[in-house]
Amino acid sequence: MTTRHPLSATVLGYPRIGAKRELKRAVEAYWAGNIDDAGLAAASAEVRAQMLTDLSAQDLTSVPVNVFSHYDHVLDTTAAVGAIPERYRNVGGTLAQYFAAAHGNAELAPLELTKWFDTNYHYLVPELGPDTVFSAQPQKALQEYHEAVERGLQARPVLLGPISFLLLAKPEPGSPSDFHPLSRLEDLIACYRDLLAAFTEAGATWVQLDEPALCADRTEAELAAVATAYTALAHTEANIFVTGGYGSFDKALPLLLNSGIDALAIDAVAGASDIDWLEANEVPPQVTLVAGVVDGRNIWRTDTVRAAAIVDRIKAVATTVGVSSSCSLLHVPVDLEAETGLAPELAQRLAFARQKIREVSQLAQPDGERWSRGESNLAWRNDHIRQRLASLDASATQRDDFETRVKAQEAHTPLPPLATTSIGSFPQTTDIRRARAQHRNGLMIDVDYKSRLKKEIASVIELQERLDFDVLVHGEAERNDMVQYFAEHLAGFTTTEAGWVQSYGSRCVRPPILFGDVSRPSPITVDWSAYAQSLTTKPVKGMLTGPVTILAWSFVRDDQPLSDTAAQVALALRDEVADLEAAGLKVIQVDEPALREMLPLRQAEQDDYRRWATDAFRLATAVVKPETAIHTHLCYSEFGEVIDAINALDADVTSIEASRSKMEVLQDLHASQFARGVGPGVYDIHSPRVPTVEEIASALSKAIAVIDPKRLWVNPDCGLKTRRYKEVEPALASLVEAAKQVRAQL
Ligand SMILES: CN1c2c(nc(N)[nH]c2=O)NC[C@@H]1CNc1ccc(C(=O)N[C@@H](CCC(=O)N[C@@H](CCC(=O)N[C@@H](CCC(=O)O)C(=O)O)C(=O)O)C(=O)O)cc1
Ligand SMILES: N[C@@H](CCS)C(=O)O
Ligand SMILES: [Zn+2]
Repeated sequence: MTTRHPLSATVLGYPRIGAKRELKRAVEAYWAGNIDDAGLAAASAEVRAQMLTDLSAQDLTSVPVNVFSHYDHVLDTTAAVGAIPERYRNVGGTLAQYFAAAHGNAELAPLELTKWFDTNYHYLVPELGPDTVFSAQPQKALQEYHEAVERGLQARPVLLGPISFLLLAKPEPGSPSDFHPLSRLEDLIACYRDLLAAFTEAGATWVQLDEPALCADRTEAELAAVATAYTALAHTEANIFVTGGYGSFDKALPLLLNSGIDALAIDAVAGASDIDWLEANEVPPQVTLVAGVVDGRNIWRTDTVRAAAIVDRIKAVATTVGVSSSCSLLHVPVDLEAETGLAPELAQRLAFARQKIREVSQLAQPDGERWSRGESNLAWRNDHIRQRLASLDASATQRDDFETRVKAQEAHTPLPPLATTSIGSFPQTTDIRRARAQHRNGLMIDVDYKSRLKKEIASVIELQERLDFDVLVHGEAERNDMVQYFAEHLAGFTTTEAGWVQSYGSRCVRPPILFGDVSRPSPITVDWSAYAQSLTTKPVKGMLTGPVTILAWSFVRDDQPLSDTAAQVALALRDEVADLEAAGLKVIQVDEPALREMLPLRQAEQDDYRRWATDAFRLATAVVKPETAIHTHLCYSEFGEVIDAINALDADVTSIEASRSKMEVLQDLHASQFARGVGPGVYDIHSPRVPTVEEIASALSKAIAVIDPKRLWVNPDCGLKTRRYKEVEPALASLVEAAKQVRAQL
């Protein structure tokens, strides 16, 4: 029998929250004090055991380990290099320190949470300073390694690679202004060498180092660091396997190939241009290439006829070739078999993580089963929608000029300067979630569920009136999720029962599946918003999720350009916007928190994206009269990076996260001469801390120094769905009181 290369058939990572969110429940129970350390350890061990069972079910030649995580794999690498910040070190043992850094506690804010490349996953940002001491902590990785070896598996520990670790880190507070984490490369490499030595001593022959940061444009200095790091690590006993997973390596490709590493994964789905480069250049014979042909970011069944042809192209340029997923399977749900409600003709075109392992295994066998997707399914086409879109002209995306709108809106909906509002959702209480679960399971009839939701809306309106908000929201109690809810009501989408994917920590989402042409069979939110408006004389904001965010947080068909799909979603939302206006809503917010997330990692692709993304938003919103105000909301603070796109949305008011970044966004607003309404968030909803009137007033005083108070809105950073009323009520009271105080001084 011939021995197969350990990377002949593998996946780069695996979902770790548990097929039924077992880890979420265990971690949340642990935080609530309902289970102890032993209880959490037992639940975690079960999740890891199931991961290994899945990974060993097919004929993979090696499996990734250290891919389980109690919260986040970037934080796991921070812990593995001994760099958990000093301030968390005296809260208890290693697990207590880990959770303090991840989740915070009454005294300590957690590490900053931010987007993982162009995905809906969020990682905890490492904080490094000139004096951070690195020390190898291989225990977690070794435990997982031994668990796999005990099952007879060929296991390879996985770490975030040193370059990505440093590029994702930020300077710790108090660092010199010219300090850059990359300057710590040499010390970090020494620590990685210690980690690798611990792995090889335990018997591991291969180590996987993930370098997703190399899938974005990098400076010459950063590229030079790649060569330095991997030349050093290649001279260790371990066989080094480097992955990217979020696009092409581009300029980093020759540097990695020639650094002396042993294997490199090519993202053949999002980074196919690397294959063209490989065909035109020399691949060192000692480097194994692993063809990432099974999409780790989407759920379509792999066309294995086409994938095998790509593997053959790579085989033509490299001596040894393996097959894998394009990136970790972290971004897809665990098991398609758990979905009993999907239409069979759709289900047979899908693959979740367990099915993707099988695809890899089949592709790695010369005589493995092959399947061809054929032509896209015409049954899912809607010619009426296509004709409607084709008949639109430029006026469909064009409103009157901003000044005209402002005048019309001031007359139609008079508001004070520093108008107060919130972002949309109010706390999703256990009671509401339970009612929804009962309704879904047939244990609560429609009429009772609707009256429960109406009661919630009435209570949210009553609270905002009592707190004296200027523009009210209905609270979004009827929504399980801001994307899934719309997908459940739009044709062309389907949703899953158990297709959970980790978004951050214990928080999960079930991304809907956009499989066909999209349309809106009937109004979605109009009754709820109109009901809320009927309860108050103050303006209520209609509340929708925008087309870009709906695409970003769904699994989207890949048989036509994203821009075409975005236009279809936008057209459906346009009808909803028009109906909200007709129902008497004078303010309509269309959220686009994923506008920045969808921005391609490579600059060369960004202009095209900005054009179609902002066109889609304007197609959805430009249907209203000048007197109707269009608001949008973006929950990240890198305002400067997408300022052109935000301008191109042509919204009347934009609310944006600002409090965690200490209102730094104001500099960008000032520098860009942003001329529209803007609400820099003054209450950090990610923290249970209740802000004081003084601190909000001080943030507002800073804001009015650069923004005309008539254009300044006062709002939290984001929706309140993950918070509890006991924090939200006093925080919102502070917010309104602070606005009143600053307003009085104008
Ligand atoms: C704003 N964010 C969002 C992102 N992506 C989205 N798709 N949605 C977002 O809002 N990305 C960026 C940010 C931050 N990300 C998140 C992601 C997820 C959450 C969150 O709170 N998730 C919830 C699940 C939400 C949900 O689907 N709720 C359903 C099901 C609730 C449930 O678990 N029900 C129980 C039964 C209830 C009971 O008996 O008590 C069950 O089914 O077993 C619903 O409400 O119906 C999470 O818990 O992870 C926040 C921010
Ligand atoms: N309207 C949504 C936006 C979240 S980004 C909410 O308030 O939850
Ligand atoms: Zn938000």
